[in-house]
Amino acid sequence: MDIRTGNGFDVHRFGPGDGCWLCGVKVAHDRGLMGHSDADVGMHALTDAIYGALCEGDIGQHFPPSDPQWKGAESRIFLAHAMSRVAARGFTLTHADVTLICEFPKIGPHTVAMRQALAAITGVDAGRISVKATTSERLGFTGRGEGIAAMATATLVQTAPMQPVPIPPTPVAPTPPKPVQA
Ligand SMILES: Nc1ccn([C@@H]2O[C@H](COP(=O)(O)O)[C@@H](O)[C@H]2O)c(=O)n1
Ligand SMILES: C[C@@]1(CO)OP(=O)(O)OP(=O)(O)OC[C@H]1O
Repeated sequence: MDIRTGNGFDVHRFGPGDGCWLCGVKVAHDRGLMGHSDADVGMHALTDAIYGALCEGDIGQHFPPSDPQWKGAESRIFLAHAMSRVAARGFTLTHADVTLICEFPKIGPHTVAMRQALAAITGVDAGRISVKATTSERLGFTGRGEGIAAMATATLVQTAPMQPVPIPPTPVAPTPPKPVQA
């Protein structure tokens, strides 16, 4: 049986605003998170964990921050795309674990809603999706309240015949011309 694990990590800085999108829930706060999209740092980390398990690159390769199409986009679009790749490759997401790292806002009161939001997007039972939080003991950029970091792990199990995935050829540097013999 093919069982895969992927990890994801993301950071977004605080800026002006009245709350942060975190794992699909708008959490009231005296600031917001800045990004090209809605800056849902938890959902980005989970999306990257799924791409990682599939060995299919990262969120920025699928949704380039240089592409105006994704400006202000809801991060559910990115997670839904990663899940479409899971299905296309014959896998099932069996477990996900997201950790949000910040002093504020406090995440605990929102974890049930976050798990339900991620469950609705992924189609996975909320009992298989974990969201938790930690501070960094006031150390570093999260400790100073400059932004929020998120880590995620995703576990995939192959449940349908694997579809072959072509591995792109390794770029080959052009062979330098041989020196002309005198
Ligand atoms: N933004 C946060 C950070 C932490 N929590 C909860 O508080 C507990 C204690 O945090 P430590 O960093 O001191 O371990 C943590 O286990 C979380 O339950 C939170 O809700 N929101
Ligand atoms: C999500 C994308 C979409 O353009 O932009 P950001 O919201 O800036 O988020 P990031 O975590 O930096 O990932 C890169 C992009 O794919």
